[in-house]
Order: sequence, then C-alpha cells, then structure tokens
Amino acid sequence: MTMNPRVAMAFSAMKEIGFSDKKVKPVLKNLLRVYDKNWELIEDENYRVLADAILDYQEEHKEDVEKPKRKKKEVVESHEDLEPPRLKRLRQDDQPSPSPPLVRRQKGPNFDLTPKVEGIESYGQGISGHGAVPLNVCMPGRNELLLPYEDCSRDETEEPPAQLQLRRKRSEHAQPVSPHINFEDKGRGSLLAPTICKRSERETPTAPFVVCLKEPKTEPGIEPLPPKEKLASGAQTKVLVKPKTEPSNDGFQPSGVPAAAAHPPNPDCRRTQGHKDQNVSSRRHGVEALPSRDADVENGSLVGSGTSSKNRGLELADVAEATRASVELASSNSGEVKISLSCNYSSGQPNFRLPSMDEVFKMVEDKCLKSYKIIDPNFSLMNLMKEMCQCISDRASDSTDDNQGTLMHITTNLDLQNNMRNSLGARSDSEDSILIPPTSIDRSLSSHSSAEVIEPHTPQRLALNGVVDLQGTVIHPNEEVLSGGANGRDMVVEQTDVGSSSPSGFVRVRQEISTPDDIGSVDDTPVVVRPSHDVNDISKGQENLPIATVNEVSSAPYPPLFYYISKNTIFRSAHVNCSLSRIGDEDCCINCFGDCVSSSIPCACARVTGGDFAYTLDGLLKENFLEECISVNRDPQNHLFYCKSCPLERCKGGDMPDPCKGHLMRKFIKECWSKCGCNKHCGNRVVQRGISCNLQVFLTAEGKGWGLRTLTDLPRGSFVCEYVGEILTSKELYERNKEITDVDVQTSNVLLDAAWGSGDVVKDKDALCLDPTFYGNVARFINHRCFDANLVEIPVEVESPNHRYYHLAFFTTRDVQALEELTWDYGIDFSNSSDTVKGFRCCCRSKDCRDVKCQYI
Ligand SMILES: C[S@@+](CC[C@H](N)C(=O)[O-])C[C@H]1O[C@@H](n2cnc3c(N)ncnc32)[C@H](O)[C@@H]1O
Repeated sequence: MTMNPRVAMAFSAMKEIGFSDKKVKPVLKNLLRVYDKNWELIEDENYRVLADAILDYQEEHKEDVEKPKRKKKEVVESHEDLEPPRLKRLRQDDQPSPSPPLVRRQKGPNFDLTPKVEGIESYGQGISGHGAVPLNVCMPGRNELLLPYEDCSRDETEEPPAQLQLRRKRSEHAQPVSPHINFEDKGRGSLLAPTICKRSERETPTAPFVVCLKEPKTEPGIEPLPPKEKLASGAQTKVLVKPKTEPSNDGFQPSGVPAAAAHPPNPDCRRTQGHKDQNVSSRRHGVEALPSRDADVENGSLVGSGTSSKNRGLELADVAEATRASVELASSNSGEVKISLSCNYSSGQPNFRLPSMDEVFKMVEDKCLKSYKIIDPNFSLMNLMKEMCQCISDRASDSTDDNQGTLMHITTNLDLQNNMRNSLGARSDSEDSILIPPTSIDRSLSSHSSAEVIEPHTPQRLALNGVVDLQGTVIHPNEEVLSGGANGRDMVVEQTDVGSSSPSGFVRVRQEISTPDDIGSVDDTPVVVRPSHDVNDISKGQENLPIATVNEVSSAPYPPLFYYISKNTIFRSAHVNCSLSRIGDEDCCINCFGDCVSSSIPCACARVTGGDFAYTLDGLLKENFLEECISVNRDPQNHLFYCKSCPLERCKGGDMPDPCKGHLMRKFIKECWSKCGCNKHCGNRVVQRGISCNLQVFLTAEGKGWGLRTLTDLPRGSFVCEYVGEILTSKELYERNKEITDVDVQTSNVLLDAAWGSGDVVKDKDALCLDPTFYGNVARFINHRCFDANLVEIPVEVESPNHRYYHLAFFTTRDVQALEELTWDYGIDFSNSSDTVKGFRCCCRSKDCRDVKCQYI
C-alpha cells in the first residue's frame, strides 16, 4: 500500500530535523486523531505542531522513566533549595534536561502539550493567587556560551543541532514577525537572535506568567567565594543593595559577589531563588530596603533577614511595601543576572484578568516604539531587560568601576530612552540627539559589551550601513563626519558610555553635526565612532554583486545612513503569510521538473500572468507583458479601482473616513517557488534570485541627491532590483509619518495595494506598505522621473499566493546604456501639494515633467 503523501511529507520534514519515522508515527497518529485529520493544522509553519508534540512526547516518556530518581533527589534538595519545583528541573545538573523551554504552548483541545514541568501550575496559582506576576529574565555569566533563552533551560547535548535550530525558530515565531523574516534570516539572524520565550496566542490567559529562561545556576564544583581583596576593590562596593541587617557601610556581602535582588512585599509571592553557593544581596532601586518581616529564613527561604541568611545561597530584601509592582534584580557569583517583575494587583481590581505575555510585551513594546521613537522595529522589552542584566553583570564584575549607582545606571539607561523622544528628527533634550539602544547598532559599541555579548537580534546588525562593522571596527577611520543626501543631512554616531561615569549602553546619533568639534559638546566624555560607508559595496556583501558609491560632483562624501537589507522585513503587525501550507497545489507547479520556462506547456504559476510566462528564455520580460505594465503606469486613470472602505482612509481615524482615492490595478508576475517541482534555476525565478546587473550609487549633478545607475548596458525588460524596505500596515506607516514629519526623509513609501480590488474590505493588518526610509536596499536611491522613466515597478508574487503581499520589482522599460541613471515614476501628482513626497521640486528634465507643467498652469 502506498503511503499517504502527506504522511510521507510529514515524515520527511521530521527526518530533516532529526526525528526518525518511528518517533514520529505515534505522535502523528495522535495528532491526526486530536485534530480530526485536519492536516493544515499539522502542516502549518513547517510542521511546528508536530515537532512540538514529538518533543513533548519524548519528554513525557523520559520523565516516566526518570520520575523515581528525581523524586528522590527533590527530597534531598528540599531543605537546601526552596525554589519552586518548576525551577528545579533546570538545576539538576547531573540530570540532562531534555525539556523544552518552560514556556510551552497548548496545542490542541485534547492533546495535552502543556508543560510537563512539575509544580508549574501550583507555582502559577500561588503567584496569581496573590496577584503577583513574575517575569524572569536571566543572563548567563561571562564566558558562558550565550544561547537564545530557550536553550538556557536545556541540555545542549540532548538534541541534534537541527532540533536546536528548530527550537530557536519556534521561539522566534512567538514574536509578531512573519515566517518570511525567519526565512530571510536563515543562517544569520535566526541563530544570532536572542530568543524570547513568549507565550503563544493559544496559551490560556490564566496560565502562570513565567518566562524563566535560565535561572542563576550554581554549577557543581562552583568556585569558592572570591577573596576579600577582590571584593573590596570594586565588586564589593558595587553591591547594589546591602542586606537589611548588614551594617550599611560594609559594602560587601559576607560571601558573595555583587548582586542585587528586590522583592515584592507579599511574602507569599516570594520564591526561593537560592542556591547553595550563591550569595546575593538585595535592594530595590530607589526604595530603601525594609526590615525583614520574615523569620522563616532558617529553612533557606528567600527573604534576606540578617545573619541567619548569611550562609544561605541567596538573600532578597523586602521592599516597596506600598507598591503594586516591583522589580527583582538578582545576580549570582557566577555572573548570572535575573530580573523579575512582580505585580501585585490583587487589591483594588477584583475583576482582574491575567493578560497574556504576548499582550503585555506587545503593549509595552508598542508604547516604547511610539513614545520613545525607538527606531529599531525589532525592539523588544526582553532584550532591554537583557541589557539590564548585562549591565549588572558587567558593573558587578568590573573592579575598576565606580561602585556607586550601578542600579542608577540601569535606571539611567531606561531614562535615556525618554530622550529618544523626538528622535528621527524630532528634538530631544540634547539638541538633535537620537538615542538608540545598542542593540539597534551593534553590541560592540556598547561599553558594557564583552566577550559574551548579547546576540544581536535585528537584521540591521548584519549591515548597519556606514556605522561600524560587526566587530565594531570603523571601516574608514579618517572620515570625520558623514554627510548625505540631497538635503545634506549629517549624522554622527557616537558612543556615550565609555567611561564608567557614563550611562552605558546607548549609542547617540547626532544629526546635522557639521564639524567634529560639535560632537564634544554632547556629553563630557563621548567617544565618537566615525560612521562610514563602505564605498566599495554599500550592501556590505548582502547582494550578489558589490554596489559601489561614487561622488564625482561635490565634497559631500556619502549618502545618508540607513540599514541595508536585501530582503523585506516586517516592521511589526503587517500580516504576511508565507507558510508553505497555505500554498495550494493550484498555486504552484508541484509536478514540474527542471526549467518551467523552457517547457512547451506553461506551468500553473503562469496562470497569474494570463497562462503564459512573463519571462523569456533570456530572463527578460516579454514584450506584451511589459508593454501592458508600462501603460498602466503611464495612464493610471484608466486602471484605477476604488475600494469599499479604504484602509488608507480608515487609518487616519475619524468616524467617517473619506472615500477611497483609487488604487492602481497592476499586472502581476507569479514566480515559481519552494513548493514548485522545478529547480532553482528555473527561468520563472528571476526576482527572487536578486540583483544580477552591475549598479552604482552616485551623486547626481542635477540636484536630486544620490541616484542609481547601471554600469553595463541593460536590454529592455531586464530585472534591475527589488524595492526593499520595512513592511508596515498602512496604519503603522500613517502613525510613523505623522511622527516624523519634521524630518526631511527622502524615501518614497509604497502602498502594496495592487490587489485590493480583488477582495472585499481590506483588513487593516492586510493593508501593507513598504517603507525603505530606515531599512532598505539600493532601490531607495532611484530618483523620480515623470512619465518616461526607464524603470517600471511590477508586483511579483513569490511566497505568498494571496496577492496581498508581493515584491515590487523594477524592470527596464527600454534599453538602458551603461552609466545612465535609473529612474522610475513615483506617480506623484505635483498639482496636489499634499501628494508631493516631502515636497521636492522635480529636476527630472523629462519633456513631460508634471512639476514643470503645473508651474505654468
Ligand atoms: C527615494 S529618494 C531618492 C534618493 C535620494 N536622491 C537620495 O539622495 O537619497 C527620493 C528623494 O530624492 C530626491 N529626488 C528624487 N527624484 C527627484 C527629482 N526628479 N527631482 C528632484 N529631487 C528628486 C527628492 O529629495 C526625493 O525626496
């Protein structure tokens, strides 16, 4: 009997990540039963559910075997370590933990994939019963291999690398980013990205709110206490909080390295964090530690209370009697730091409902992005907390630091974010400064970065164009100031925290600094990191070919700074669904082989282009197809459609949105993709292969600023490049543009609306825009030309079959000679002042220049 192809595919997908058919079979069977043979659920996100279930299954069975052993061990430990059982598992160093992260998803109604970690429920109940919601973040200590959080909680040796990767990806999925991004980051970002264990949407809202990724861990054979001299020099006096009963001026813990912990007042909410060999003192920043209310210290419970706690592993102080929320900061002598937020909101809110972790994170992150104008779209609260942990860890172990105010520095960091208000052109308290969290730039810029830097998480780190390379080395150290763009805007990136007195961790970008002297006035001890462009390749290796920058016109050395990305990236909420399972057989050519274009019968993918391929065998656009695309652009009035309820108008707010102003009905190209049977060199895969012609960024002589040109002759219908940027919802873009109106941003946003006419009302999350302002590729240099531009933009569908998300690709409208500038028609209505992209005077010199024409009207 032949195997059901779906089963075979599931087996093969699992095999790729290291699961044998034998392991897969029972789990798959069970899943099919539970999901009522709904394959889509199982296949979704590359069989994530299945992989999860197998891991759970393995874990469950392993636990069965190990239960007696562990039980015994727990009895032994119970007198030494009153940590909730939930955490114990992580700390059984002699017992390899096969467990996936503590935070897991519930997959289905009957198929129990909830964490199989003993005690988690009771722990959660205990906490929520008192209205306290802890959120823990921890950092490995120095010299430890820093892995994404999920990996912190498990034994590396347990799973093959493929599974390790899978786990990392799974945690990334938990973030509101699309799978697309994960694809793009493959091999780079995904492995580097610090991973956040977030709860999935499916998690019950009342589940314990725990993101304990790795708690401070005492290795067996941990080093004895550091010598007193060592502690006295810096670390000792850097103790964040002294134990309540210690003399206030002794400056160090009886047996510990600097550490901090503060704790919510409710004794029932306290958890033991103790480890035999760890000593932690505690205090809540800005709040004096209160006298201990607990006498139960002898048994090793967590609350530091005088001498009785001296010999215990961890001491925590009671703080903030009246507060409803508090922050725990705890560090161990192995350099690990943990932050724990506990919110006590039982009082006053009888109907309190525990929000999901995702909700809270998103809310805070949104708030930060909005209020503080943090430009990093991947900004994450978790990473910020990791930064805090890192600060503590670094401060604690750097004996040359001033011991005062370690926490103050942390707080200052947070305060600094307030200064991010008005970034990107708005004003901050320090002239035109912008403060960017170091994660946006590069950890190597940050003073507290050390060997075990937190892994960067944003794609821009792969190439922060013109700032520093990944090692923090400046490529062109002689360049003092970077000036750029048609508006001559200058930017300098400087490190504000090199000395111990500076608040660490932020990189200041100053705008419109004209002389290096100005730089010194920003702070007392800035170290200026001279930004620079890699003139030989603005893409810094991200494109197939290097793209050089030349200036033969003036002394303005380089284009404005931006993060070079070669593929689109999702800003935040844009709904881009690229999962394989959503591509039906009718949307791909599953039975094709080799090169579709050279086949006599057009494949299923050609359906979108009217039953014929858009490309010739030479990889050029076919004449008639190209002609149609050009005519749509040149005669827009005849190709407009109007949507019923336009998301563009809706996003402006108000009860009565304006009627739709019309969208252009463009012709689409559909390229073959992963689910197609053809090979990678298939002629119907042009745009996805990336740039294949030699391009150069140059300063135009006509006052248009920087432009793009070709270095070789290009025949008509050649693919030049994709328009790459951040994908935002139109609402997000609207908000963004509203906030940065006073910045002379020079890029053109694009509305991906070509398919809006085909459906009903376009949902907000589906109304996608592309903004290359901060993250973009070389296409952001393509200047506008009215009417007869030599490029035309064409929507190209690759991985998403629903026309909502597509790539915008530039093709030549005619033969273009080497060194000719490449231009496209932005479609600006120069007669409508609000439509001009930031209001530039057109210098396109076309005989049909619309701007010139309307000046004569
Ligand atoms: C997408 S950017 C193109 C790159 C830009 N020239 C630069 O230096 O970064 C669009 C901006 O370029 C300038 N620009 C583009 N086309 C132009 C034109 N035909 N005439 C004048 N300025 C133009 C305008 O400042 C516009 O806001």
